[in-house]
Amino acid sequence: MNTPAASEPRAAADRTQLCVGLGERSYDIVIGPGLLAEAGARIAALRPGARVGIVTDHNVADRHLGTVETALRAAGLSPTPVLVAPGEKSKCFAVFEEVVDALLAARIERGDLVLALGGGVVGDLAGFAAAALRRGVDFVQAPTSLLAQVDSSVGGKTGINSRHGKNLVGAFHQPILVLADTGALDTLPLREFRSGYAEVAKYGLIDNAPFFAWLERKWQAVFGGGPERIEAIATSCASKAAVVSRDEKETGDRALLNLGHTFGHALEAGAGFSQRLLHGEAVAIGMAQAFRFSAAQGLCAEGDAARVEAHLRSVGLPTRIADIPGTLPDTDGLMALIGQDKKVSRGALTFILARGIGQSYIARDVDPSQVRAFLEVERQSR
Ligand SMILES: NC(=O)c1ccc[n+]([C@@H]2O[C@H](COP(=O)([O-])OP(=O)(O)OC[C@H]3O[C@@H](n4cnc5c(N)ncnc54)[C@H](O)[C@@H]3O)[C@@H](O)[C@H]2O)c1
Ligand SMILES: O=C(O)C(=O)C[C@@H](O)[C@H](O)[C@H](O)COP(=O)(O)O
Ligand SMILES: [Zn+2]
Repeated sequence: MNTPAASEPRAAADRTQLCVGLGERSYDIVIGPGLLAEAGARIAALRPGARVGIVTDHNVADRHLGTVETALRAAGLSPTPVLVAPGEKSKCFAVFEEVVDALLAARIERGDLVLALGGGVVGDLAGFAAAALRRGVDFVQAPTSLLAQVDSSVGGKTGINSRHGKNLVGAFHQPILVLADTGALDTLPLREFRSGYAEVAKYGLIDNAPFFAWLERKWQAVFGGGPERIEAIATSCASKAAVVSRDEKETGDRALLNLGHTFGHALEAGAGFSQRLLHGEAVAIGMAQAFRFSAAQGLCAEGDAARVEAHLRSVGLPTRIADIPGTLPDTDGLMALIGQDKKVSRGALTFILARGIGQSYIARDVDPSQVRAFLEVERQSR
């Protein structure tokens, strides 16, 4: 993950702009305050006169839909809102059907647009609807959660969950534009901000030890909303844009972005995709586990695993299975969920492990009996 993004971040006034380089499917990520009010002009510049199906959830609609609708109308676009219930449970077949149906009823045609206005749930769901609608219409991401601004709005992974596990049905479908209005984060609840922060820390842990050290020093300012927040978002997006430009469909090192997700997705599914465990919280536990597992295998120093856990705990994130309220499947149940991970190949497990902070790597053919034994210990530890 060390090659630069297709373009390095450029800052103009209070905007940072990057490009995800994917040939004719390249697109810009624009980061800064006030971008929702500019959505109309920026989208009309790409698709003048389009109808726009705005997929959003009730929480985001209450706070930000009016701004976006006004902006789109002022730019000569025709918006139709499509509202879903907030939360992970909306990433399901039933809600997917409702969204597609509403977009068809709104006569969103090829040449029109879907706009995902919300967090990662809305982005994944709306993006998948756009990928399927009339065999593919364009879509724009307007991420309003920290997690969506640093991760899910970039890279084109879209989809829904199945009873067999997380994100098991979906498509790669890139947006044509990402508008990350950092002002929208002012209305985001603290627990959701923390959850998104786990994915920010992930970029440091993957291959950018100086960024992780910077976060250890500056996390309070990132939470506080100063310029450090925008810097953390831009650094995260630059990391993601670089790897997606190189490996759009995860045939190689894009899998590094899955650090913490093999354990984390199993825990999320085990908790029933409920408010008991948010995605970023599951990733925080999963990253701490990936480092503890790596240390237990003698791959990385115990001190690195302890440092990862200490930082995640200092911002208030969970790091242990015991931090999850309520009951979870037993170890065999968790192993069955891990067995459905999309990185599994001919039954062999792949994990993202670490030789140290910023030294993550893709470990193929990990011995399931060692994972099982590790989980048995983890389930008892506090
Ligand atoms: N496609 C990808 O590459 C990718 C990457 C990471 C995560 N994801 C997915 O993203 C999802 C998690 O995303 P999330 O953490 O954004 O969850 P989310 O979409 O559920 O949003 C979090 C909560 O915050 C609310 N919210 C969002 N923006 C708000 C705002 N500005 N003000 C007030 N409330 C606001 C939402 O209504 C929701 O209740 C998971 O499904 C995860 O699998 C996808
Ligand atoms: O973009 C990617 O690639 C990622 O892995 C980013 C992850 O943070 C994200 O949660 C993603 O949705 C997980 O992908 P999956 O392929 O494991 O479902
Ligand atoms: Zn994730």
